[in-house]
Amino acid sequence: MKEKAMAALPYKRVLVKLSGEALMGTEPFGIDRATVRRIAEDVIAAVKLGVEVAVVVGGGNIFRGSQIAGMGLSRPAADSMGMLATVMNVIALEAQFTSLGQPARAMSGVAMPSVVETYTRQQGMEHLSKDRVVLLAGGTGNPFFTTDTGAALRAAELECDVLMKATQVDGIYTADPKKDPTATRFDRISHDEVIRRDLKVMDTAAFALAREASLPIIVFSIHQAGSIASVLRGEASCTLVTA
Ligand SMILES: Nc1ncnc2c1ncn2[C@@H]1O[C@H](COP(=O)(O)OP(=O)(O)OP(=O)(O)O)[C@@H](O)[C@H]1O
Ligand SMILES: O=c1ccn([C@@H]2O[C@H](COP(=O)(O)O)[C@@H](O)[C@H]2O)c(=O)[nH]1
Repeated sequence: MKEKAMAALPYKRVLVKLSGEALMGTEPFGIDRATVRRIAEDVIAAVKLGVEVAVVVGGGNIFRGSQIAGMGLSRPAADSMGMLATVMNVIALEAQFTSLGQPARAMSGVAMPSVVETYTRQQGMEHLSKDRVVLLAGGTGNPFFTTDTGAALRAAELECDVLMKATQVDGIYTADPKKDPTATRFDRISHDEVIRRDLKVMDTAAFALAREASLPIIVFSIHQAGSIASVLRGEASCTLVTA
């Protein structure tokens, strides 16, 4: 069944980058239960298409290091709090997948073994090959980075065919579409061009790492239910970044 479904799709293994804010729903902070359920259902719909799915989760719904650094905290200390926020998010997601009957494993790049499994590439690959959704916390495991860069890193390490950046807008535009109503969307663009034009949908380090690893990126909106599967079936509006 899996083999049959996969034959129609261009991707066998994908990594979805989910921002922490995507888990807030309409709340101003934290984790909204209904939203977590909806996103878990979206990921499960993609798994049912026969795709192996890893998810890197951000922490902006709880803490962002750059926003709290300076308030009596060094940047590395503030970033540690940000990385811990991502761990809280994957714990919530793992519980949701489990309650929906979908095998999932939370793993963290910041070792905290009594809470979640410590990330190793080998173990991550093993979980994916057994059709478990792998929920990755801690970004790169180092301060001064973001989970966007963590997503590019893990996608390359785990040999994912594509990095799917789930965001608030349906692709990459000539300028931030929330600020510039005249901005137009690219259907397709190269990593080089995104970096050259300094387009801000993900940080430059993430695009540079993806370029180095020849990793395509799809930028799409997470707002519609079922959006991950729609993108995989080529039915949703999005931007494809390739060499
Ligand atoms: N050229 C552009 N094309 C598309 N979006 C852009 C562009 N420039 C800026 N943006 C903005 O980038 C935002 C990316 O949002 P998103 O919250 O997913 O990323 P983020 O802030 O990096 O999240 P997190 O740090 O929590 O992972 C979009 O909502 C959009 O408003
Ligand atoms: O590799 C990483 C990834 C993240 N952080 C810290 O976590 C927060 C939350 O991540 P977002 O990507 O902003 O959602 C981030 O602001 C950093 O403080 C990190 O230190 N290293």
